[in-house]
Amino acid sequence: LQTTTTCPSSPPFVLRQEGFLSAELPTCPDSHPKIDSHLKIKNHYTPWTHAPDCEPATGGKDIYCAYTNSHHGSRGWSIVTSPEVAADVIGTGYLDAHVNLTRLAGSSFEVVSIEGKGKGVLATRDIKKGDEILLDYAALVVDISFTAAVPVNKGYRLLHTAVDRMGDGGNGVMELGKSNEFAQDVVEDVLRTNAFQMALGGVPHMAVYPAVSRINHACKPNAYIRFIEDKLQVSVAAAKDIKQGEEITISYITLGKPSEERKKNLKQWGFECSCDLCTASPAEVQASDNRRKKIEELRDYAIRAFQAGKPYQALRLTRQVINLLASEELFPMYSEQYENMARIFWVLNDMKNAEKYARMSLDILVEQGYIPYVKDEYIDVMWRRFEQEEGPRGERY
Ligand SMILES: C[S@@+](CC[C@H](N)C(=O)[O-])C[C@H]1O[C@@H](n2cnc3c(N)ncnc32)[C@H](O)[C@@H]1O
Repeated sequence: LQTTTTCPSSPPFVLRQEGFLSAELPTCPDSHPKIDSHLKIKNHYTPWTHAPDCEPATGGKDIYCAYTNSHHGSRGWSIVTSPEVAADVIGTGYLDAHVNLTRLAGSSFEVVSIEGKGKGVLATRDIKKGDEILLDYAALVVDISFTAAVPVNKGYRLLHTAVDRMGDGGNGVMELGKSNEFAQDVVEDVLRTNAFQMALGGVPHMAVYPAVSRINHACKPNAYIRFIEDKLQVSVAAAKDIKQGEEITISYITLGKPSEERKKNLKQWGFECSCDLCTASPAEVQASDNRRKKIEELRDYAIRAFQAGKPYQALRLTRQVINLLASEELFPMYSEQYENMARIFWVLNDMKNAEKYARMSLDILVEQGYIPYVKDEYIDVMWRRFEQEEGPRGERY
């Protein structure tokens, strides 16, 4: 998250607590606004609805606090993080961000029980590729380093404070699936079962989005998540046309890996995958694994051919990668390959094709929500990058 340019990072909590803060410092979003106990102003923790509850990390250098705004959206929101990150969050105006409850409630899906997977999400109408299925906002966000930095029992206490203080008493979070065998506390279990990793103020955090948390994983998912970081929201969009009654699925792990690697990665989520691909016949799983391994191999060959001054061979290999990605329905991975095609045509001074593939690569980023639309300026940026990395265009061939 970006703070505004006029506002430096929040000074350390301890300085503000002890009144060392110089009056000359510019006024900035403050994670502990007017916290001095002698200031008996109603709501003096604004924008938080409760006094931040803090625990020092082992060693006493860092501090982590539970910050809550119990009025945000329908269920409130709590974050367990450092005062610096909390100040950044205020700086972005996240708490002012409008939470569109109609989109949140959604009319395209319902939560139902799914055999062997607990609950899951079904489409209640036909959904077109690229359409938004739901929009959700974070309910509980926790700094990843907090869990190791703060003594275990104090950490659990802070997590429970964060949940209890939410607008709905934490119900929306606590009723989520809990199936992690390593968790020793119920809130920890909710986090381990449901949280996605994201960056807040440049610092890794876990975030629980209660509606998205009901969506099960599939290794060939029909939907994907778009993080809208400066609003702490996520949107789920259809990766392909989805029929009414079909289960909506996303991938919890890096797309495109063969079955053994997927199994290993999903172990961290604490479950054995029973998606359509993982429960397909051994022959189908093997065929898919072969294609996925071939994709990785050909990607490497294409890069090496390009680096060895064989652009036409690199083109052929990249086309094969794209065909295999299509067989495995791994459309989000097209973007990188289209960019490689653009680069090869650019080096060959075939600007018509270079631009065609550059636009196709950016179109995928638009579909995935990374950029709002394709601007000519993005294409120019791509050319400048190629020039820096490859030298002047068209000189080599
Ligand atoms: C984020 S939650 C998804 C919603 C969850 N099924 C529920 O009942 O709330 C993740 C948990 O759902 C289950 N799950 C998700 N995808 C699965 C899959 N492909 N196969 C088996 N279980 C799955 C696992 O128990 C996993 O820990």
